Amino acid sequence: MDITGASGSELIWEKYKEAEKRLKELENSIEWFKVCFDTAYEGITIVDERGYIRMMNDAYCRFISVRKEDVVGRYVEEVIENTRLPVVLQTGIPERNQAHRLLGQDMVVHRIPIWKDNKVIGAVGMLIFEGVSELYKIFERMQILHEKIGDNRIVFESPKPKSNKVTFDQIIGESESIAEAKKIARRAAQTSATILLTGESGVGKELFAKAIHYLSPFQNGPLVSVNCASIPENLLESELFGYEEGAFTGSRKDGKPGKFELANKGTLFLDEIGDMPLHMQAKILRVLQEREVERVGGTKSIPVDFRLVAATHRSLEEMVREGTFRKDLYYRLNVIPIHIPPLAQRRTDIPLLIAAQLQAISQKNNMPAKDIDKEAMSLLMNYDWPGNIRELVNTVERLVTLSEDDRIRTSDLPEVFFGKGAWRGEQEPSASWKQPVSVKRGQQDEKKRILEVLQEMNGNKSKTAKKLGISRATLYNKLNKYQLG
Ligand SMILES: Nc1ncnc2c1ncn2[C@@H]1O[C@H](COP(=O)(O)OP(=O)(O)OP(=O)(O)O)[C@@H](O)[C@H]1O
Repeated sequence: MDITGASGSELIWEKYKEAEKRLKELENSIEWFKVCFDTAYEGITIVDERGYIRMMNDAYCRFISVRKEDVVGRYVEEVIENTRLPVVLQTGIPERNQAHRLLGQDMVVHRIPIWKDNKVIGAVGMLIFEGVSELYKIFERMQILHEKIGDNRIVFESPKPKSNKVTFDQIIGESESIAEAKKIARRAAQTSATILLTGESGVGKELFAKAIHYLSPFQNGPLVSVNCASIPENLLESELFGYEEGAFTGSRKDGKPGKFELANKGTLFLDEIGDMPLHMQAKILRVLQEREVERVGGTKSIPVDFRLVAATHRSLEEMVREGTFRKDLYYRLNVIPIHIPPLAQRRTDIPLLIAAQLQAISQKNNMPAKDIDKEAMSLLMNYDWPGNIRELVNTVERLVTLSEDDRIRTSDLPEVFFGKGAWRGEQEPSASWKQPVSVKRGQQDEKKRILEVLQEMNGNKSKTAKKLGISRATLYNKLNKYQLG
């Protein structure tokens, strides 16, 4: 008997009933999953890490005229013509909205790698439209709809030259934390509330500020950016407030409006607000409270109306505690705080960002996009990215420029990428890029790194391969290549 008075067999019976109930629930949700999978209009196929089909839904089977039981367990290339799922398994890079020719029809497809514990364990292929013609039909229907309501914005014509407008779609990332930040920013953008963006350098604070402006009621006004850290302290006041004629020696004859005035009816982006000297903080607070400015050397007040977005990589709370940031200004700024997490805390976004960057570089240079092999991608996924997305953007650009063939490989990477977060805080980001990295140098780095890890692991090849983020087979190939056998 236990303290509730139940005997041992009663307890076992209860446990059994509980387990049975859970099993039923599980069966029920699997049933639901199967129904959804097979009811979807889109064709879906799932392959394991070797490229063998594990699942294919009814829509896909119907489209390529096969029976499920005949294709599950077969290598995907034997079943789907022109498939690039094996490539996606190799690179770990998602390929979204790609054209794919299947049974003589142009299709739009997504190919999505499944990452788990920094390894690609499979991939999902989705057929989005039954032929690209479906896409045109949607456009036609939208055009008719917009003509009816007197809105002729959607028309078939060649794409217009790109504007500098930034939209939230351009903020790449699907991790939970970035999706949450985007959700809050989208909502806040549509109000006039002050927004405080925080996050390490290079996480995308400025990109967020731009996307907020172009979605806000202030989008038709100017977007004026001020980097408070880069303006010398003695010029900060005249930059922000402007000055009147003859305010100081060397000033312009007819005076100059400041950034507050220039941002009228638009958005003022005060970047690195944590670097603002204390005496200027007081003056800024006054403008925010009174909504008017007085130019340096002037006497009249000029009304200003703008939305403020501020950003900082510092902790303003800590600065308030230390007495280096005014508490009242902090409360004025912190109306809608949005934190953008560092890239190392949202590693699932790394392949997406790399894919987008490879695409952007190829478009810019009008050449086919390079890809990355799985081992190199795994090293990039493991790296800490202290310079965040700015560092990633620069890294991909350098890799594309310096790698000699169409695929970026581990031998193209400098040594900072070998070993997780090896240098964080100890060395300048990407210091080893300073020398041009030839393939030869990359190979020397790789050989050195393999030897180091082999020694560390007392010659154990499995452990060495694991630590290097490569397969045992690849390690053996490399040992042969560098004659380390
Ligand atoms: N989610 C993202 N998707 C695509 N590009 C991004 C993303 N986030 C940042 N970038 C790019 O990374 C670079 C750095 O971003 P940004 O200047 O906005 O960072 P920041 O946080 O303002 O940095 P700092 O604090 O150093 O000024 C820019 O080229 C930007 O376009």
